[in-house]
Amino acid sequence: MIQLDNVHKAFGEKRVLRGVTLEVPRGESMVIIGGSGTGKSVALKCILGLVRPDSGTITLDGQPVDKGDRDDFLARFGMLFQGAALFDSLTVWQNVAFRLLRGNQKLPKTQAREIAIEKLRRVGLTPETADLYPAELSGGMQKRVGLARAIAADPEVIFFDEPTTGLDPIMAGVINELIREIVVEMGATAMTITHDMTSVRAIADDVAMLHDGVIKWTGTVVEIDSCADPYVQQFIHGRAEGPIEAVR
Ligand SMILES: Nc1ncnc2c1ncn2[C@@H]1O[C@H](COP(=O)(O)OP(=O)(O)OP(=O)(O)O)[C@@H](O)[C@H]1O
Repeated sequence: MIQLDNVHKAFGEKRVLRGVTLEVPRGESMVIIGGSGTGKSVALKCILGLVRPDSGTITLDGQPVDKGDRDDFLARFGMLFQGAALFDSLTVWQNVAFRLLRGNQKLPKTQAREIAIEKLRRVGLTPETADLYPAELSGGMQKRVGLARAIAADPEVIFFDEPTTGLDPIMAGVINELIREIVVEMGATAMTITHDMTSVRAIADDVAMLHDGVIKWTGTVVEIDSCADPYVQQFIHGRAEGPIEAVR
């Protein structure tokens, strides 16, 4: 379980997180929604220990995230970044196997390649893709490679940062479905940040709405349509009018 308790983070005068409290039970898929610049990425970075909160606590299975060995800690996470973020100079399989070829649990090259090919297959790519370079792939294929890389080391927790940005609606739907299937079959805990309500409905068990530095609402994905919270209502219907200011 991931637990954030009263987490604060400011950058200079800008108070981004102002007391974020959130629980993500093990094996659940939590999607965080909220407008641009509300601090969704900062919250994920705090969990990963890439940004240090000013106050509050964050634990993974009861252990503070800023204690213990960094390599061992990060080995428990998989991440799919916006735009896939592949390394241009590495082949597809080397991208997928990136973590397997480094760190405390480094594997021999042949074994890492075999795992990479198996993960590529899982995301719908053939073994022939393995020796191509990212620039030779379409955006949708690159996203699949990013997903294969995120799951390569069988992580306990997977973070998805805007997983469908830049994809057409059909490809976005395919990636959403793939994410959902993989998270369920791995039994992984997933945290996703997105603006895309189609992703929310496809991926989430639970949804949390971040606004003004706090979690304004949290509930199950089934509850979201009937929830009366004006922030959630404005967000899910994409209305310019409402408590969330459209000018930022
Ligand atoms: N390292 C940093 N230094 C200074 N300001 C930062 C830093 N990281 C984030 N911020 C600021 O914190 C705010 C929240 O940023 P964040 O990237 O978390 O937003 P977000 O909710 O993920 O937005 P988006 O949906 O647009 O990606 C922004 O105003 C951003 O400029």
